[in-house]
Amino acid sequence: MEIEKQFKIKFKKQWIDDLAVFWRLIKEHRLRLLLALVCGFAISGINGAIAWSVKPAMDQIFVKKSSEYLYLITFGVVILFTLRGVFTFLNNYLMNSIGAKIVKNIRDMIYEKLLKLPFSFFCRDSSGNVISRVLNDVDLLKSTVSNTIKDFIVEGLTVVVLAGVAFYRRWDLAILSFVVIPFMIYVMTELGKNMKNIGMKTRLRIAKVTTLLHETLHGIKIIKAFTMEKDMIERYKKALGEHYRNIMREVRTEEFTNLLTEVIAGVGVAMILFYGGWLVVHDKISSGDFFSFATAVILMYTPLKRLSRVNASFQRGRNVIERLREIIFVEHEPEKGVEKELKGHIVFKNVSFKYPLAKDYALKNVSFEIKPGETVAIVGPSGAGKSTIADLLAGFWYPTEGDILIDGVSIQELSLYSLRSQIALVTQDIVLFNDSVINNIKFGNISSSFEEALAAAKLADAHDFIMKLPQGYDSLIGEKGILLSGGQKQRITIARAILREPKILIFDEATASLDTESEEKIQRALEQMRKGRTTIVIAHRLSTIKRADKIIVMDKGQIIEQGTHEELLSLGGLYSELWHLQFSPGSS
Ligand SMILES: Nc1ncnc2c1ncn2[C@@H]1O[C@H](COP(=O)(O)OP(=O)(O)OP(=O)(O)O)[C@@H](O)[C@H]1O
Repeated sequence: MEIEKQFKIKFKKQWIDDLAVFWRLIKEHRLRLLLALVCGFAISGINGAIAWSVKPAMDQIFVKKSSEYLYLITFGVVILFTLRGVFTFLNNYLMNSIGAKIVKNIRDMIYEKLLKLPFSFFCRDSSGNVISRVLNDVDLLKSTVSNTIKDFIVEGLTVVVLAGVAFYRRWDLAILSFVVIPFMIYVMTELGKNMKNIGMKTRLRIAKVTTLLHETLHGIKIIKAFTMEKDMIERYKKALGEHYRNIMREVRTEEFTNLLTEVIAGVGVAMILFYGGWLVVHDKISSGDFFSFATAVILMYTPLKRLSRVNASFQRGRNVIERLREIIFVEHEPEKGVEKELKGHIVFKNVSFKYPLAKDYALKNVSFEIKPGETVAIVGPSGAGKSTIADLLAGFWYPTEGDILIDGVSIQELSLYSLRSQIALVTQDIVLFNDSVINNIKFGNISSSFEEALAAAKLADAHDFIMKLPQGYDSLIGEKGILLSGGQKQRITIARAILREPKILIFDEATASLDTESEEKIQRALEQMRKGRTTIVIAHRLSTIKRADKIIVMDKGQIIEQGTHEELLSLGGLYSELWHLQFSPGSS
């Protein structure tokens, strides 16, 4: 079942919805649940039998001094306790396996869901927060499912059976002992509401801790370089302290519930002792009746206590559901659309674009055309909107106004999968995966052969340094390619793009981290690659784009000039100004 269906909202009352979610999650494992239920029945029955057998034990052994009963009951006790142990083991095992399976399924589905979410989601939510939902929050569901349901069913049933024994022994005593139950329920539900609010805060706090940890690992170099260790430790301690305080608030609320239920239970026991003792003293019941009754009530103590925790645990689970719904109900990127083999004809028609949370437009009325096979460079000062154009082309965002046509089809009608599988994007922000060099290159085209990947690496001028690595193409590179230099990492990402054989190639500041020699080699590779495909090069270093068919000059979200290198130089505008700034004597 799709995750949206499992978490759907149908009822007016939220708690019924949440309960329905638990049911849908468990439903898939009904056979195991049924077996666990059978074990639960057995455990409750055995508990009832233990309480029930106290009367014959008392009356026959201690009053009538029957040695026959002495052997029978001793043997019976061993059998009953062993059976109870076996069924408890099975019950716990089955319920925990259901919980673990549900957690695994949800993690699977959430991961799949995350990959389908639009790019805008990842700009909104911090990665630490997302990780916390998938790892910390989902884990809580395991105990909600395995303990809550187990407690509710097994302990609930045990209470019913023991109550039956208690009623059978002496109905008026039983009624007296149940007088306290409404008070217990009141305490549990009132404090349960508090638990939900406090639990939600705990979720948010642990997400904050996870975010900080994630940022620390991600930015360890900068933290050290800026000697920010102390400050980061303070921040981490603060976040952890807030989380700890909240956990303790949760513990206090839960334990306070226990304290109150214990006091109420104490009052109940005192009433029973008094009235039961009075009945025995006045020969209304035998000691066996009373002790059998008392055993039933005492055996009820643990199940009742566990039942009192069910609500707190359910509320915790509800928080998790609420937080997961914030991911689950985010709309996917569109999956359908025109599937088309592209030639690479790109037209921007009066495109304006504003980022969701931004005040100003990042692009204003941008229009240009790139014919199939042409190489176009986009230049301009920082923040001009160059990368935004690349991101729009890759379908990460859609224009706020205007349209982008690719081979005559609006980008909004094209299948994103079809579009992206014919685009290769090389960005300045290098992304390498924690895998071998060869697999990182093959990420560009998973079905390619080793020889093809090798040819791509040669073209990207990466082959020589890869061969010098300890295991060549099989060398593992860390999460961020720790063994490699910035330029080497970039050459791997370029090989990856080459291997993709895209129709549209986008180089967003891709050669900025390379030295002049490597850059020249890449330029030559690029010359090769450009053939037969539309290429867009975003660059600060103007030397790299001189040979482009067209250069688009941008400033503050608008195109201010476009033409060939020579045309723009003779125009004497921003491009010529930037060119002279970079190549005047004395500039590097
Ligand atoms: N995710 C985002 N949310 C909000 N605003 C954004 C986002 N990304 C970029 N912007 C804004 O959009 C504008 C254009 O950004 P863009 O990254 O396209 O510029 P650029 O020309 O590529 O700059 P640079 O050369 O520095 O990379 C900037 O003002 C930037 O602050």
